[in-house]
Amino acid sequence: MNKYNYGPESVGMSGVIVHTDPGFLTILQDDENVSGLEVVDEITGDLVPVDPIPGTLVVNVGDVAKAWSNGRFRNVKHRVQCYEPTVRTSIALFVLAPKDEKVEAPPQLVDSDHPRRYIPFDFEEYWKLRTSTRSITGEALQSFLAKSS
Ligand SMILES: O=C(O)CCC(=O)C(=O)O
Ligand SMILES: [Fe+2]
Repeated sequence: MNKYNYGPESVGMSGVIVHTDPGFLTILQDDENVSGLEVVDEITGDLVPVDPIPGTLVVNVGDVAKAWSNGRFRNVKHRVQCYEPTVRTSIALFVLAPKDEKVEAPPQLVDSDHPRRYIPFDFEEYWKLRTSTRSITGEALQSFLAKSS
């Protein structure tokens, strides 16, 4: 559960700075009355507001899904921006990664046109690297790039 207590001084600032979510995916119940979520358009780099649609959930693809899908799924960069001085709440359910198995693209997603992009890795190892290097927009995945890529 995220609660943003925005005062007048917060308007125009970020409640959460640009990041990717580390896990497989995030299921987000956003505040239905207060906008603020913005995603980065991968092509233009523009920040695009994702205004809430009552009765719907937002699903974010995270870093683990990018690795697991051999690069087919894209880890979306996003942030939360303060548009107005009010309280904003959201509920995020993080689906992370297997605890006892490595993150690894299944053979069906690897072929000569799509060579394996990442070596298998433990989520915990990824998490430690991501936090210790403050690589919050997926850069830490580079450490697990397969030699041929
Ligand atoms: O509050 C939101 O809309 C998103 C929060 C978020 O990006 C996160 O918890 O990872
Ligand atoms: Fe997020």
